[in-house]
Amino acid sequence: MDIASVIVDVPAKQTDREFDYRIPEKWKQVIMPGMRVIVPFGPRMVQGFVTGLKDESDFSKLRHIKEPMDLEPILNDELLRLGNWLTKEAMCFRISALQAMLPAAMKAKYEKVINVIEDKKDQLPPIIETLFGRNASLSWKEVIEGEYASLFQKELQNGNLELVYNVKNRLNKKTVRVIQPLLPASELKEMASGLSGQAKKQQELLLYFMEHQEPVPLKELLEVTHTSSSTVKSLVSKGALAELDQEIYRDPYENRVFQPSNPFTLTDEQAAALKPIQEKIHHDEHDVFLLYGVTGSGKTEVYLQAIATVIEKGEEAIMMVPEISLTPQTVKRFKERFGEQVAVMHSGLSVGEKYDEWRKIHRKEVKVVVGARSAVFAPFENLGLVIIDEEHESSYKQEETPRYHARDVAIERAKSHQCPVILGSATPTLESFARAKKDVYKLLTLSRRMNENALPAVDIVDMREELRTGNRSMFSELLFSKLKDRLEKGQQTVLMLNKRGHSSFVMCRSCGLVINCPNCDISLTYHRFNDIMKCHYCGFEEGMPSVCPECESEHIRFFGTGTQKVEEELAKILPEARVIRMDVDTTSKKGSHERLLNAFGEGKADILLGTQMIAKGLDFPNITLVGVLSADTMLHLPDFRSSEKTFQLLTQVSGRAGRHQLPGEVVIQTYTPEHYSIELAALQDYDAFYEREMDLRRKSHYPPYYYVVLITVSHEDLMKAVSVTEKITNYLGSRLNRDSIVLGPVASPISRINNRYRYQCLIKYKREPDLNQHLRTLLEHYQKETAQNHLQISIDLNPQIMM
Ligand SMILES: Nc1ncnc2c1ncn2[C@@H]1O[C@H](COP(=O)(O)OP(=O)(O)OP(=O)(O)O)[C@@H](O)[C@H]1O
Ligand SMILES: [Zn+2]
Ligand SMILES: [Zn+2]
Repeated sequence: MDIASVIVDVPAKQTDREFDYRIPEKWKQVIMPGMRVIVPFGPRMVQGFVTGLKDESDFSKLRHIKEPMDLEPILNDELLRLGNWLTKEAMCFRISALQAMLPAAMKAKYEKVINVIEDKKDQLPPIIETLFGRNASLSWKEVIEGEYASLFQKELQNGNLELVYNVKNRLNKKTVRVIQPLLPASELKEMASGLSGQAKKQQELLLYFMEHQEPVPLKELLEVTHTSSSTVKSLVSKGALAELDQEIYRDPYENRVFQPSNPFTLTDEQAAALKPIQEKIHHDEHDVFLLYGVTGSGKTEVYLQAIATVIEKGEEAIMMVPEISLTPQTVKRFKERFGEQVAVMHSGLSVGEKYDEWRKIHRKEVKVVVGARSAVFAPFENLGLVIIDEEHESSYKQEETPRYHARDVAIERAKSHQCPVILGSATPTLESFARAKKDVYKLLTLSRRMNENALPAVDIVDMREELRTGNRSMFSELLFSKLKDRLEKGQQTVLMLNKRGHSSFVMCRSCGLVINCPNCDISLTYHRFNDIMKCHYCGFEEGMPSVCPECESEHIRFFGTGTQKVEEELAKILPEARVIRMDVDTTSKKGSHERLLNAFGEGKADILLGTQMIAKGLDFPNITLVGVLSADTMLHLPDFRSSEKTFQLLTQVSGRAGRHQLPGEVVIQTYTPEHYSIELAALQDYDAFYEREMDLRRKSHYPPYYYVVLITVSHEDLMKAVSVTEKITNYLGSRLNRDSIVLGPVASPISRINNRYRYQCLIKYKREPDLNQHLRTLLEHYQKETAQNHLQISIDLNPQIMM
């Protein structure tokens, strides 16, 4: 077949389709669907994906593929089909869907360069000629930023220079130089005896290879034989040895030793949960299981044994864990059980490391991938199981295009492979639990903790009451006394500061002014570390003023609590306590997350203080106290899921205490102790919370009773943002069913970001078969304006964040 259909890397409405290209003769046997190619597009070269081959095209004049970028397909048929599905589901361009399935390293890098046209060289002005020197091309960036930009432009117009885009892979494979013998041992021996007595070093090398026929890294060879690279070179020139570059993997876990672990004998509950999963695996049947198990009930062991079943069958498994709990401790549990058969994918790896892990999967060198959201696209061909742990985590939804939810992708893939999906959680989303109740998902329950202990006892402390009795500290009497008690007993405490939706803002005590970002309608966050105020949305930053810019009072302070402030306070009230602080500041360096956790696990600290990132995945026997400093900061976010998220977080963090022999206790400090999500989290009563919250969702027409779509419109001109949102609202209002609800236009909770005004329209519906079509029509209608970026319209189907 001579013609390839190609999706080009030009994300725009007009180019969102297949283009036909002729395959040059020499690549007819090489180019296959699922490969990346370089193709001419307009005046330049771009990357493209081959989606199919054919003999005929509707177009007579076809351009030729320039060259392939892969020698084998990187997307198999199933993934190509998944790309089509994703395009529809996430309402994105096909190229974006295809790129989302691959590691960042495989996205094309375009290098814009200016070339001299060979026979026009003498027509160039001398200054330009000097700039080129002996080079045939200059980088566009250097040219445009240099002082002769306009001169270059003129020569481009004159046709003496040309502008070219080079397509490159984002990175190269990592290689190591190795030396390999080219002759059998007997011939090497012959050669050695023929050498003169002066060539002693060469003889030693030959001797080495008479005993070792396999390739050896040059560095190692020189060390073992005490020879030099010039000796190697001379044998290479004699044809005895060959020098080559062997591909190696960057293994982020290479210096780690994992003690192999054996499966536990399952408890009755665990065995009962595993059995139906194994049946589906054995019968190659698709189904979705919801594994609802309290914290510390042994869900992970069920995953491990289900994966073992899949591997025995010769198939592969995807194990998804939220980014935040993809801790070394979690990875270790899988590496200990499955050793070299595990690849790991998470954002802490460098681009190169991620690519290497991906290649291990692609080359079928591993059977299991443990990873965050994007692991759902692992290019396995015999997928036997997909597991999503902590399925309630909102990080499974990608918040940028393509806006997909890993759960939906997992189910779609599992359908193609006829295999089961396990969703696991101690606090499932209402959506999933409702489906399990209706038997759409199969419910599996683990109701008891492994150690048969009760869940930890929880005390709620009303912080308003503390203030009334004169305690101005951020620690209540109760929490303080328990902290002291643990310190005396040599036991450990986890202290969580719930930072989401809460920051340290700067306020004037005299006039009440709160300092806002000049570009966004949101207060600036104070950073104690370098004494500056920063905007988390646009990056604006400014030094802390010494007087109020409004009334010139000196009483301008920052309010709110950061982990650093808590740390300082701890140092005052419990100077003997050893504290490890974990937040974005202390964990930004590679490996620091792991180092801090290891230190805590080894008992090098009494208190682990941190943000949300310490709420999950920790399994340390000596933790007997968990303190939550401010439970309600998330409750006041303008989001219909704020109660659910608060309940989930409090339950998760409470579950860190008393997981082994020692019983655990929890203290939750709050300003709204009467709120049901806090009361019920304290009782660890998921079922009661579910009933209560479902009732509210039904009354207010929210998921899981209704589906939700959030449309956000932004523009630099406020009136334009309002009027477009209004038109969209009207358009949809007149076309959707009468029982669907279209709300808007209203200002977004953050009504301005980076000087763009933001308005939104919210749709709630039960059944709207044509909704996607209506939304596409809308996008097409505004396509001209959005292409120029003056207007932005973002459509979020099933949004997880309402801002
Ligand atoms: N069958 C078993 N026999 C003995 N110990 C077990 C068994 N299953 C699990 N465990 C141990 O019990 C502890 C809790 O199990 P695990 O961490 O798997 O629970 P989990 O439900 O995944 O926890 P969470 O959701 O709270 O993180 C772990 O230390 C684990 O090694
Ligand atoms: Zn003031
Ligand atoms: Zn800003």
